[in-house]
Amino acid sequence: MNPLIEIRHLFFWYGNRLVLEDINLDINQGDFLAILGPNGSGKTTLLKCILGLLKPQKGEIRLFGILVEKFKEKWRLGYVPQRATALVDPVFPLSVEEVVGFGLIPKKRFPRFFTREDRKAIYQALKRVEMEKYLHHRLSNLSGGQQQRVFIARAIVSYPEILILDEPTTGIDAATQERFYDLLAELNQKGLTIVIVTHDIGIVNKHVKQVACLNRRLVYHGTHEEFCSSPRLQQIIGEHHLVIHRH
Ligand SMILES: Nc1ncnc2c1ncn2[C@@H]1O[C@H](COP(=O)(O)OP(=O)(O)OP(=O)(O)O)[C@@H](O)[C@H]1O
Repeated sequence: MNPLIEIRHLFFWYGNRLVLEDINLDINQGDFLAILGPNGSGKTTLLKCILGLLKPQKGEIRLFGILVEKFKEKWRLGYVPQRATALVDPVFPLSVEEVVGFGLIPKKRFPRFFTREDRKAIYQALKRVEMEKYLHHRLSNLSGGQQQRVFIARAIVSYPEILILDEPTTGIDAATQERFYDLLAELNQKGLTIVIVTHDIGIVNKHVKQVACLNRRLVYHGTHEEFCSSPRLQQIIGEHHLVIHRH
C-alpha cells in the first residue's frame, strides 16, 4: 500500500534561515502520528508544506501519490490550525452551522450557498463530535473545548481521509483535552489517518501509534512503543521538554 503522504528530501528556508532540513517521512493509511518538538523547530512549517500552503525550496511531497503542487482534491485533507479558537471574534456573529459549512467550500463548485445535502453533511459532522444541538448557536458563545469540537467538525465535514491538527488543545483544560483525544482515537479507529502537532505527548500517549520528533531535522520517527523503550528517549525528552505518562 502506498503512503498517503510521502515527504522526500524536504528543505525549507525563511529567507536565509534553514527551518526544515532534509526531511524524509511516510504517513500511511490508519496512522495516528504525533509530531513533537520544541518551539520553533519547524512543526507548523512542515504541516503548511504538506497542505500546500508553503512551497518548499527543495525536495518533494506527494499526497495520495500526486505532487502537492498538482494536487487538486484539497477536501481529502482536513486541517485544524494552531490557535483556531483564539481567532473566534465575539463581534462577528458566525453560527456553528456556518463555520462547519466553510469546510465544504473546497468540495463545492456551484452553487456556493448551502444545499439541503450540505446542511445534512454539516449536521452529521456536528453529530460525530457530539455538538449537533449547538447547530444554531453563535460560535463565540461556546466554551474553548466546544469551539475546538466545532473546528474538528469543520475539518471532517468533507469526509477527508487525513486529519491534520496543529496544537489543537492549547488553552483547554485537562478533562476536556482527555475527551478531545478520545474523540480523535475514535475517528482514527474508524479509519481516519491523523497527524497531530503537540507539545504534550503525555495526553496523547494513550492513543498515538507513531511519534516523530522534529528539530529542524527529523531526529526520530518510529512506533509509539519503540519511542517509549528507546535508549534515546531520555535524551529526546530532555531536549524537547516533554512529559511522558505511561497508561
Ligand atoms: N513567516 C515567517 N517568516 C520568517 N520566519 C518564520 C515565519 N514563520 C515561522 N518562522 C520561523 O521559523 C521557525 C519555525 O517556525 P514554526 O512555526 O514552523 O515552528 P513550530 O515548531 O511550529 O513552533 P511552535 O511550537 O512554537 O508553534 C521559527 O524560528 C519561526 O520563528
